Amino acid sequence: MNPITPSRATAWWICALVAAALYGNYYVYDSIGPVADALQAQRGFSDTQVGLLNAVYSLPNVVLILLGGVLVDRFGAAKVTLGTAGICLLGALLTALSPNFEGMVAGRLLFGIGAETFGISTLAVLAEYFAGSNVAFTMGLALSLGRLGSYSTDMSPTWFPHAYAQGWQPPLLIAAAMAAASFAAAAAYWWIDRRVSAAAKHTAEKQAQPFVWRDLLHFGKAYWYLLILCVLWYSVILAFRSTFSIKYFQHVHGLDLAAAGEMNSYVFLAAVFATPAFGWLCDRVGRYAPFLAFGAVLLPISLAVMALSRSGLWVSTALIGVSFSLVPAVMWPLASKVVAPNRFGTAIGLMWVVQNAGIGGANLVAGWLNTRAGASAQNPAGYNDMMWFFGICSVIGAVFALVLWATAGRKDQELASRA
Ligand SMILES: NCCCC[C@H](N)C(=O)NCC(=O)O
Repeated sequence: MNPITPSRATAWWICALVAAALYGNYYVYDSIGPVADALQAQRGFSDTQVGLLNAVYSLPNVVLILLGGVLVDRFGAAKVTLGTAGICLLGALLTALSPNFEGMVAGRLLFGIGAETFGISTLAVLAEYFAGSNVAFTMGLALSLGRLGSYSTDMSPTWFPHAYAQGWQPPLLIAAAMAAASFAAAAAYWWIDRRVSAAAKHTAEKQAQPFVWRDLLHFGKAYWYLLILCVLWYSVILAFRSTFSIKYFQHVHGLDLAAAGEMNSYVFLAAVFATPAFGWLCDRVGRYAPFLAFGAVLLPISLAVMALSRSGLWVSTALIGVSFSLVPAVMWPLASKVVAPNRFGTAIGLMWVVQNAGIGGANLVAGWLNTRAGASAQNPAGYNDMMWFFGICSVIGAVFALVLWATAGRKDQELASRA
């Protein structure tokens, strides 16, 4: 990725547009959870089918993310951001307008194909425009706006009660409108980038970075521990919080849809402010692995509190909120410390490949467990198997975070890697 040197104002405009585009993209990603109950009641979808609507987002990316990274290097972040935002818009429209389940699956598949490469290209945009200064801060800010999108989806039953009162489709049309806004922000960014690139042509010729297959798996132990944590932690947090938690709160904890969405949304709301703040804190104290381990350990604790106590939703929501803010704030900077800078893109691409397999698999397994146990408002105990599954995954993830801290994340090792 070649650094670009536009005016500071232009760079901050680019950051704002990329963050706005991420807002719309994350809104659409989370739009299935709030309509899960309605899809079951009005269209007769099973939990397995609801799980599949989010699983198909992840499944193609098990291979496509690597290709996406290569496309970013070859064609530049601006073109890929615009192209993938367009694919996301088509996917969101297809999901909202499809008369049958297969059409909705095709829509979510298309959205997933666009969205993950869109995620890598937005990181690449910020790396280009903020190389050397503020790169972590701007990535944290962009991620924050993404979280705000997720928060907005969960709040949408409260903000748009009339849409939800009309059934499953109007909320998904609102999601498609968010995808259109995301596309508009990406187009504005692409237009500014064209002007900047034209002005800087003589100094910043973009060079395609060759993809070297034999380097793909050559990483140290610390990287692999981080990858395992990434897979397990994101699988639990995204399959649970983005697919099943709202239904779970409704059926097991007796909340109505608006209250369940609101409860879920606080996790995302906390992350809007806390993610950049935690990133800033880690940078200031120069420690990463202990914070990562702390955040990872909080996840199984919060799931246990949620499953074992009928009145502990606030406590578990607060704990999951800290975990959800802390782990992403530390994971990506720590990844940049445990791999060589010129292999960072490959490292993230590989992590996201396996992460997508994990998230897709976790959605399918959790949906299958619920369907098998007949989980419902009448049978809240039917959710127990799903909670055991998420609990075990999160414990294994936390163990790897602790091992990473013990083996490669001690103070002297992290200080050495700063030098
Ligand atoms: N849009 C929600 C899924 C994001 C998955 C993506 N691979 C990722 O890990 N992004 C970083 C994050 O913390 O959202």
